[in-house]
Amino acid sequence: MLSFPRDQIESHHQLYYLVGHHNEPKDLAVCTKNAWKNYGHRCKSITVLHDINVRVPRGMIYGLLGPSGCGKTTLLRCIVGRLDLNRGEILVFDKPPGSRGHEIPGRSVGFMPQETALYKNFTISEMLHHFGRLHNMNRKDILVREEFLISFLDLPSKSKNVSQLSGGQQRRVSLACALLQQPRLLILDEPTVGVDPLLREKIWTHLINISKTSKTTIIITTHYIEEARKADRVGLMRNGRMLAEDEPSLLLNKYNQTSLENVFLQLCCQDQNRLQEQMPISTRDGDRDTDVPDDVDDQNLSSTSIHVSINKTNQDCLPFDDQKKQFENNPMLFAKRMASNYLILPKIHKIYALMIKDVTVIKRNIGFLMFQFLIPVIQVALFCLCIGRNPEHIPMAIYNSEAINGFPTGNLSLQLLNKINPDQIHFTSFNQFDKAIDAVKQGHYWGVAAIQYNFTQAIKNKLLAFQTDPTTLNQSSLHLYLDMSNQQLSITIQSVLLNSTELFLKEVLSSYKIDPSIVDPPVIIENPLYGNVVPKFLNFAAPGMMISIIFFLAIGLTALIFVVEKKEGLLERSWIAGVTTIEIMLAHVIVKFFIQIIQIIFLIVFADFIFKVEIKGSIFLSIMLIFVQGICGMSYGLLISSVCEQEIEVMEVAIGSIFPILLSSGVIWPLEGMPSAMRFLSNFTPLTHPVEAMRCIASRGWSFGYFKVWFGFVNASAWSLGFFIIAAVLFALRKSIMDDVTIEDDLELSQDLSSQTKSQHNFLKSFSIVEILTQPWTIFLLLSMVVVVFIYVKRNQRRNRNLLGARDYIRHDNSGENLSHNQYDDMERIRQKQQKAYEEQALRHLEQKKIKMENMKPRTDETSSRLKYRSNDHNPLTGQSNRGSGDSCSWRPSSSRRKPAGG
Ligand SMILES: Nc1ncnc2c1ncn2[C@@H]1O[C@H](COP(=O)(O)OP(=O)(O)OP(=O)(O)O)[C@@H](O)[C@H]1O
Repeated sequence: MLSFPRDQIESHHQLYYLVGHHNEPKDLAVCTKNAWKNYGHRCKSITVLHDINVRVPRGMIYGLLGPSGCGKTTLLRCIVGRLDLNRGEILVFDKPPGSRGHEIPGRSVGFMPQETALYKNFTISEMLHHFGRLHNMNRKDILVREEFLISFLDLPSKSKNVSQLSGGQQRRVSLACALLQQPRLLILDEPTVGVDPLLREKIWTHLINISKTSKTTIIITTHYIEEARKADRVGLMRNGRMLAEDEPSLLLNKYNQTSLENVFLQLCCQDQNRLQEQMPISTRDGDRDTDVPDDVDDQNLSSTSIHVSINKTNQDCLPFDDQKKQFENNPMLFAKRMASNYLILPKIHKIYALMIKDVTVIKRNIGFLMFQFLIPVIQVALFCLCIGRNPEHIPMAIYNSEAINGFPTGNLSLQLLNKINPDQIHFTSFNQFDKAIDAVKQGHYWGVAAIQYNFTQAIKNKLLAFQTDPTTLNQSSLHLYLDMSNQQLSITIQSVLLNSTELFLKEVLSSYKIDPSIVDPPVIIENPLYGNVVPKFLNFAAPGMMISIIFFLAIGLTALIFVVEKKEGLLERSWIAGVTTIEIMLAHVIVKFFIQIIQIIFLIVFADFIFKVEIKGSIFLSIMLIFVQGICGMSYGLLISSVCEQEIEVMEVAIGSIFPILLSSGVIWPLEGMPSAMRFLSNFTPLTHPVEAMRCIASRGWSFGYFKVWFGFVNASAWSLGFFIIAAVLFALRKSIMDDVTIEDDLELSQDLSSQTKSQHNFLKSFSIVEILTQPWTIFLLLSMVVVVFIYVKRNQRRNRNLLGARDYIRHDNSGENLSHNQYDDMERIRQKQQKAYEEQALRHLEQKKIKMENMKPRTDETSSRLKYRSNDHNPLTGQSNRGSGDSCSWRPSSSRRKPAGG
């Protein structure tokens, strides 16, 4: 939360304060008033800054001293605008940091963080040029400053890699980056760590020099308390409280000490005694920082802690109260002002600097770039090789009783087995049925195909004599005993054997001159409107897979890059240099654009041309769709990095979200196979609609004009935008959102806060929501969400209307009135009854027709009484040739003889 209006302080407003006994007005560069800062959430928050008042005059060196963990860095981060206070105010050069038009964060501040925060693969020169470009310095100026800083800070050759430098040298490069643009305010967090005494002296001399000559204000933290004697003013901190603040010589005089270290020790002892007096006995030995109630004690204590400067005077020095009142009276005005703060257009020079930085990072790691190109290719190749292909060489056992027993009537069983493609099913023959079954149970085979001893005879009886008694049907069938534990394999086995059996039957029928088409099922699959007669799973899954590969790759890489930069302090350094999240993301997208386009082209070439994945539609449209989805992945990666602090967290969040998205978006299995609720939810994954669009382009050849295609594009773009906005808002406001909670805790627990203060904080809290809602990106996101929902609802209504039309046919009686559920069930029962009656009637009719046909045929013997055979044909029942028998008969029923196809 922003704790006060940032932009309404007049730039020419002069801040004055009274320093100790000088009573002399001075111009302040940095001024904090009753600054409170908490870290953490409601249940576990710690107060790091307790009512801090700091006054840093312009053009002076301010030494911020204190032991490790006392809150120095936190205070510095608040001053440069990286953290917002929970309570209190800060002005830097008369304006709150981060206010519109203020160059803090930005060019006016040179920040050297505690960690080195440098790109390890960069040379010293590249590092300096990067910051120079960020600060919009021209090349000539950068070169001049580079030369000076390298010699001044005693740095090695400028072409040396940062990773090859010692820790101390790296810190000096970091200091050089902070000094580069000659900022008005220099904030140096322990710049002299790892620096030899000679160079330390040199650095101090330079700092004193620039503070005098160019009026640079310098805030410096250091553990070496004595070196701070060179500062114009020091602040001594302990446990988040300012114990004393004044000129070093005045402090020495006041406490009658010879060194600042002794002054600090004395102050610490006094503070400790005071703390113990104030604390309840039970908590005296406890940890001060662990819970909020301590905060209350600290708050009370803070009023009694030593302040060399006059607190009361300080309370009056900041011109916030009038502004607050003005905005409290008109919250909308306040909200508008705040919204305008965020309407900052991305700066070309910063995007350019960040792009050069990204390209340099890539250039330094060509191996990783190659890996980025290869990964999608390897993934799609593996997918095409491993997924969707028909299983081959499936091992099966065969028990052919007819062949074993050498049944004399024929060898139709062998003819059937010959029809089965050995590339698909590989048979191993068994002489005993039980052994074959055992082999399957042992997992050696996927099933047993059993043929009975008189298979040939039974087939002939069935096909030629129409014998349909159970024994004939049983003996004429191939019996399968399958291991159904693998669905895909058992489906393939069944399909192969059914097709082979059909072919076999047709062959047998043809050999007896019977039209083989009588074994065709009464379904004619005409030429498909889309796709192929024999559809391939690969063509169904590959489009979704191509989109998913790019999407997930973009998520992982982006999230990791940003989290690593965040962790190493590089992102913070960029933000303090005035870069916005939008600029960082834009530079990232532009650089990644080229990488991603190459990745997608490789992907398509491999999938389409090498693995023959069907892409009937426009290749360009496919590339564009995959690209938009890649941007969506980048935005999602950015969102992940905005909430994660460590690489491991990125991995957890990324992997944790990859599978749910993949599984619920219909990439692997049709959405139609999901329960209806899940199917509805699948509409809200970032992959579902783009995958559907990709499938429409690939297998239907649809263009952009089709609803599903353009909706896929719109969907991917909307998700990209949504993720991006949420990430940007989280990056910008995450600290504020957390602070909201802790402020409330503080407010509830602080005993001395007036109701007016509470209402003030409530106002500020509501304001932060207004701030979020009034951001143009948020409005755009909300509008696009409304549009997407509207389109979705409209589409569903249309589909429901169609469905309703079909249902009406059943559910409405003649009068067109709606039926109740009971009425509907009654109607269903009647309808089923009618259907049964109709089927019975049809069966009777068929029976009559059959009898009629039989009456028309001449009877020869018992079996052939219903058939006529051609005289020259082999009699399939007797196994004898009819040729020349004089009994002219054809075994094709005369009445059902068909004309040859095409005749
Ligand atoms: N992000 C954070 N979340 C929670 N606690 C934090 C966070 N950052 C710092 N702290 C805590 O705040 C306190 C002050 O930290 P800070 O880094 O400001 O100290 P410091 O005086 O700069 O220490 P040092 O001199 O060692 O850098 C410490 O107790 C630290 O554990």
